[in-house]
Amino acid sequence: MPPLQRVNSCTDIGFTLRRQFHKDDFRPHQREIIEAALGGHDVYVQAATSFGKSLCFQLPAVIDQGITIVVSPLLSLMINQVEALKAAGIDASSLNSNTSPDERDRIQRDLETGHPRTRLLYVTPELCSGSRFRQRLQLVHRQKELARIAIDEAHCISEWGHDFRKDFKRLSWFRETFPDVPIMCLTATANAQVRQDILKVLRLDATPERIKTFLMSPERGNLHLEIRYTKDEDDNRLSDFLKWIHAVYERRRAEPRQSELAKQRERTENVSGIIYTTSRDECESLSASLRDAGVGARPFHAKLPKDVKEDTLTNWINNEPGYDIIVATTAFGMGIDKDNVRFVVHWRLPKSFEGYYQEVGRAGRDGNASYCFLYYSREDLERVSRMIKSDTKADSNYESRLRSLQALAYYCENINACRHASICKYFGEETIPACDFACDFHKNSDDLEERFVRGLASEEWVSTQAMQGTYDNYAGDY
Ligand SMILES: Nc1ncnc2c1ncn2[C@@H]1O[C@H](COP(=O)(O)OP(=O)(O)OP(=O)(O)O)[C@@H](O)[C@H]1O
Repeated sequence: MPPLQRVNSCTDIGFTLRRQFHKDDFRPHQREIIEAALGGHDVYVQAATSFGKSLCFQLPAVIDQGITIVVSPLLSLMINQVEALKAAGIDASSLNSNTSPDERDRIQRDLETGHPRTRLLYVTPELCSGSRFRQRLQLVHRQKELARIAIDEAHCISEWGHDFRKDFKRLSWFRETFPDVPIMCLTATANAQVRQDILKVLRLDATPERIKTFLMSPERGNLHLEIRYTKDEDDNRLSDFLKWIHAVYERRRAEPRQSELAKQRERTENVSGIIYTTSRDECESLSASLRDAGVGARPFHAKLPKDVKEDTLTNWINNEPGYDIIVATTAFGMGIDKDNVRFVVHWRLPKSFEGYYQEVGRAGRDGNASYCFLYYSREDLERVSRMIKSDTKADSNYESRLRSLQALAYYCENINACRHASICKYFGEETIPACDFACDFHKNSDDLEERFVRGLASEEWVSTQAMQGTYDNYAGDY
């Protein structure tokens, strides 16, 4: 079947970019992706964190006739995007478990007209499985008003990927029911196997002539990537971090930096950052310790009341005093889009390579240099492995989860390669990026080796401790 030709494909998309999205120019490849979408193709986009993937479906949605359905796994991500679109005067809404009954009624009535005014409707994959919602979309489609399906964070479709969600598998319904409606899928974290799986599940591989694939490098050259080695016996994370952050504050207090900051009305301590921990308790206790040491840190985890979470997020985004650093569990991850995050610290080993990449991807979204370091200990590796092994709920992709963790451990323990090159290799990117002293290996490989040798507990020690049951009680913390 030839790609569906859209009536407005000749529109000046640069004009729409400036008028509706208030941006001066496209970033590299955005124009080609948007043109492919407007040409009626299915589109697969794989690009680095902060590339600007959302614009690739938002701009066509403004130009095309009809509604674009955006499937997104994260409520926070939806809410952020819908608010930004509304602020730009674009008719966008979201429909999920948090939508108020009035708003839900309004959206449903809009769909039932068959000619919805809504340009972009953000929904969860769970909602797409509901029969009432499906009937409403069929009605819209009969009126030729279903413009496109965009599937964000498309790696959630694959059992080989991280964050697998079973309702994503049911999205095959879209191609089966609306064979003429183009589909766009976007992700920052897929390897060749995950990519194939996405195309297969969505049935896009059945019409290879329709699809345009854009594979961009995952490289984030403005992030300085570093591993800091530690061990239970001599756990120096807190003192090491405090030394680092206070040194940053000192540099900002020194002239001429202080005068520059004063001119920009910026506080010395406004060095915006995120520290990822893995347990809620540590999230609370660490942020309290940092506050005791004069650092403006706040906890963020799933169990906090909704209004506290919203307040924390708003104050952090607005650079308010006392809210410079968010100490978060992974509940605070994909999709956070604050431009001036200057550092991301992993207090503990994340559970997957993809999770690590997504989380460091919150830093430096304005393109300026930003610092990312991860405290790695072999004891933590043992704890996370145990947690994955004991997590029976996720046994459908247990092996790929373990493989991803092992790849991350290998990355941390590899002292003979560029961190950026290792990330590219993991995601199957063949071109090795030039690294401008932007990782610990390229900055000082001798120092890296020395820290590695001095910092870690021996493998024998950790496995003896494991056999004696030292880590058994820790699994629940993660
Ligand atoms: N052409 C552009 N000019 C300037 N800013 C842009 C442009 N395109 C996108 N942006 C901005 O870049 C930021 C990142 O975009 P977006 O959130 O879509 O990234 P993403 O590729 O989805 O990243 P992630 O996978 O990390 O969520 C946003 O603040 C967006 O407004």
